[in-house]
Amino acid sequence: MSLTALPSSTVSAPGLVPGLAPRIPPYFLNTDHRQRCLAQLRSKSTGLEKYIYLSGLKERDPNLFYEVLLGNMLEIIPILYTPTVGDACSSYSHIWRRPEGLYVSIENKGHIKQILQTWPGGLASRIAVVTDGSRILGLGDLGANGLPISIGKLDLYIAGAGIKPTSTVPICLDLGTNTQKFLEDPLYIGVRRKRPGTTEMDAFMEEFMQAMRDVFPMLLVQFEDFSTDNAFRYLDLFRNQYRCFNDDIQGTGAVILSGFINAARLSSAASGKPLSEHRILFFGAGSAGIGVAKQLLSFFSLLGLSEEEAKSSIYTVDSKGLITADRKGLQEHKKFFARTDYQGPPLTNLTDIIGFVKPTALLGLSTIRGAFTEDVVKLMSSLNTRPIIFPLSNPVSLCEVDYSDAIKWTNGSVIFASGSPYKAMEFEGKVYEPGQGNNMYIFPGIGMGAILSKARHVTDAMVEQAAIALSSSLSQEEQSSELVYPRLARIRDISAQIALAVIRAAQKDDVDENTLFRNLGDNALLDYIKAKQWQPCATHNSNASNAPRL
Ligand SMILES: NC(=O)C1=CN([C@@H]2O[C@H](COP(=O)(O)OP(=O)(O)OC[C@H]3O[C@@H](n4cnc5c(N)ncnc54)[C@H](OP(=O)(O)O)[C@@H]3O)[C@@H](O)[C@H]2O)C=CC1
Ligand SMILES: CC(=O)C(=O)O
Ligand SMILES: [Mg+2]
Repeated sequence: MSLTALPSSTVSAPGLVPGLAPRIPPYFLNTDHRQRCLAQLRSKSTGLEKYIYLSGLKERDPNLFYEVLLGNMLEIIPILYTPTVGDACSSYSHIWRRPEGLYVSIENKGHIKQILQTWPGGLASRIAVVTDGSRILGLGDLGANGLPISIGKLDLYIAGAGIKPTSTVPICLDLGTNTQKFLEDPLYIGVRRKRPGTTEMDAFMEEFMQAMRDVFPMLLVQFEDFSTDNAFRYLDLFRNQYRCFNDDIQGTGAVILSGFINAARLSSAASGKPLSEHRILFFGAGSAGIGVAKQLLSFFSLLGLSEEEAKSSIYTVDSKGLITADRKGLQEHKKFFARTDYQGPPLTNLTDIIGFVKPTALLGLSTIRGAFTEDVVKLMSSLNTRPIIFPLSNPVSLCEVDYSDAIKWTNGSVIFASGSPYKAMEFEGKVYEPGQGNNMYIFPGIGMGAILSKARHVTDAMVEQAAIALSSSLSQEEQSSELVYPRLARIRDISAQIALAVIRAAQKDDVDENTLFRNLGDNALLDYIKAKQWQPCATHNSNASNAPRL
C-alpha cells in the first residue's frame, strides 16, 4: 500500500493508532520513508538494477518517486537518463515489467486515433516525447526497446521544469527494426518486421500527427532519436503544421550554442583573440552535428557577422573525412557546410584535418568512443591557449574522450563539456569541474514556455532565445568557477528563465495563442511560471525525529 493511499488524517498523525491501518507498521510514520528508498536504491549494485528499482517506485508511489528525484537530482538523473537509460533501452524487452507508455504500431495504421484515445491523460495531455527507436542515443536501431528514452526525457520535464506528470505522454512508434538480433530474440516486444520504406513511413507519420492533434489538441510533440534522415524529414514536414520540435536537432543546437558562448568567452579571454575568430570543427555530421552547426551560426551572427562569414568558420567531418562540396553523392543535410576551399586528396585523418583547419573548438557528435586520442587532444592544445573540446556523444561508453584524459593531455587548460555526466576531478592539486552539454538543460524550458504560451509552432527565435537565456543564467559563483553551464541542481529556476525567454519570443513571432502574458512584466511572468511548476505533495514524514539522515 502506498502512503498516499492512507486516509489523510492517518498520514498527518504523529504515529499510527494501532488497529487504524494494521498493514502499516505502527511507527512507520516516525521514520523518513524517502531516506529508506534512497538506501534501497543505493544497495543495488548495477545501474540497470537501480533503474528497475526507480521504475517500480514510480509505479507504487509517483509522489514519493518525484520527491526523491527532486531531492537527489545529481545522483538520480544519470540513472533515469544518460548513461543508464541506454542500458535500459538496450535490454528493455528483457526487463519489461508493466505498461508505462503508449506504443503505436505500424499495424495500427488506419486506426491510430483509436489507439491514442486509450491514453488516460486525454485532453489534459500537454507534452509527448515520441521516438521511433531508430537511433537511441548513439546505440543505433533498438526498435520497440526505445520507450525508456521517452520516459526519461519526460521525467526531466517533470523534475526540471515542473510539468505535471499526468500531462505527459511517452510514446514509442513500433515500426519494426533493422537490427537482426532483436528480430531473432524470442522476448523482443516489438513487431517482427524490417522498418518501412519512405512512402509507407510518410503515410504512417501523416496519420499519426493528425491523430495526435485530434486527440490531444493542446499537445506539444518532441521528436526524439529518429535516425538522421527521418529526423530532418519530419521536422521539415511538420514544423509549420503542428506544435512540434526535434530535440536532437533543435534542443541540442540550443544547448551547445549556449555552452559555446560561455566557452568562447573563456577561451578568447585567455588567448586575447576576438570572439569572431573562433573556428569550429564538427566530428560527426548527423542530425545532432548538423543541428548544432546550424545553431552555432547564431554565435557569429550575434557578433554581427554575415551568414557567409559564419559558415566559413564551421567545418564538418563524417565517416569519410572532411566534408567537401566536390564529394560525389553527398547527402542533402551535409551540403550546407561542405567546404569549397580545400583542394587535394580527401582529408580523412583527424589530426590532418585539425592541421588544415586549425580549429579553436572540436565538437564530437560521432558515436565513436575514444576518437579524440592523445594526439588529437595534444594538437588542439598546441594550437590554443585554452582549447574547447566538447565530446558530446551519448552514452558515456561512446564519448569521444574521457574527462580525465582531456584534463591530463591539456595540463588542465581544456574547456570541456560532454553529453553524459563526468565527475569533478583533481589534477596536480587543483579541482576541475566538467560541463554537461546535454539538451536536458534546454527542452524542459522550451516545453514549459511553448505549453504556457500555447505556441502554435516552435519557431527558430524561440529556440535561439532559449539558448541565450541558458547561457546568461550562470551565477557569479558559477562564472568564477569557469563553468560553461549552470549547476544541474538549479535546473528548475533555469527552466523558468528559459520558459520566460521562449514565451517572449513566441509573442514576437505572433505564435502565442495565449496572449494574456503580453501585458505582464518579466518579473510577474517569471513568478507566474514558477507558481505553475508542479511539486510532488509531501506526504512522507520529512521531520521524523528518529530518522537517520543518509
Ligand atoms: N549531447 C547531447 O545533448 C546530444 C548528443 N547526441 C549524440 O550525438 C551522437 C550522434 O547522433 P546523430 O547525429 O543523430 O547520429 P548519426 O549516426 O546520424 O551521426 C553520426 C555522425 O558521425 C559520423 N561518423 C561515424 N563514424 C565516424 C568516424 N569514424 N569518423 C568520423 N565521423 C564518423 C557519421 O558519418 P556518416 O554520416 O558518414 O555516417 C555521422 O555523420 C549520438 O551519440 C547521440 O547520443 C545527440 C543528441 C543530443
Ligand atoms: C541527449 C540526446 O538526446 C541524445 O543523445 O540523443
Ligand atoms: Mg536524443
